[in-house]
Amino acid sequence: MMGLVLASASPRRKELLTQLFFSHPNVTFSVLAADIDETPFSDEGAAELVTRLAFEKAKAGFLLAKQQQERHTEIPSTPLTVLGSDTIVVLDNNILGKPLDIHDAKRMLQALSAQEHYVMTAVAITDGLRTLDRLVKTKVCFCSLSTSDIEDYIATMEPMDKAGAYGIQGMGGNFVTRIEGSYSAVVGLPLVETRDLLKEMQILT
Ligand SMILES: Cc1cn([C@H]2C[C@H](O)[C@@H](COP(=O)(O)OP(=O)(O)OP(=O)(O)O)O2)c(=O)[nH]c1=O
Repeated sequence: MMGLVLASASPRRKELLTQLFFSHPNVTFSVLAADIDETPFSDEGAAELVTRLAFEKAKAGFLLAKQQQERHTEIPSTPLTVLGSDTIVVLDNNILGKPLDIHDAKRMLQALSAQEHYVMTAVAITDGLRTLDRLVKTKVCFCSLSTSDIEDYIATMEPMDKAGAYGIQGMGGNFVTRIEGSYSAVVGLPLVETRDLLKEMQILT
């Protein structure tokens, strides 16, 4: 198990983290998906939820990585640093996570049509002793979507594994009129803030 672990099943996060290390070919990371319960607590606010889930992913990833290290006692274990992240869409006071099914995706896209919403992404990094986190909030404005726009988009299946049922980096980008904040945070990992955290943890110089 490498020193840095990305606790995520998201291919976007893996790509963004790879992008972050372009000038540090000596820094590598391994990927370990940490499955956690993403159900909000009753009365939990959006910022609290997304931060807690990033923390829980980092913590669960840390435990998994530790277990893997312990199973391979022939390999000298290196200190572990684990990164977890979570993204949610917030429309008025409603939290939109990943759609449960096609109907849910349709409901989300109808609600986002011709509105502005916020995308919140939290990143947490732990080394088992210290945990640092950042929360990034980005405003995204959508154009008006017709029923066929929504149906055609859902037929691509792109919305199904994404918070708010769209991907700004894909065909969902066709609906975005304006963004104010961090593009990479909307895609799943805020690059500037993650780089700062990795510097604080001395993974990057
Ligand atoms: C709004 C938006 C979200 N997303 C994605 C980012 C996240 O992968 C996903 C939100 O779900 P998350 O629960 O944050 O992440 P995940 O389940 O995909 O991966 P893991 O928990 O293992 O790290 O939505 C986009 O790819 N583009 C977008 O424009």
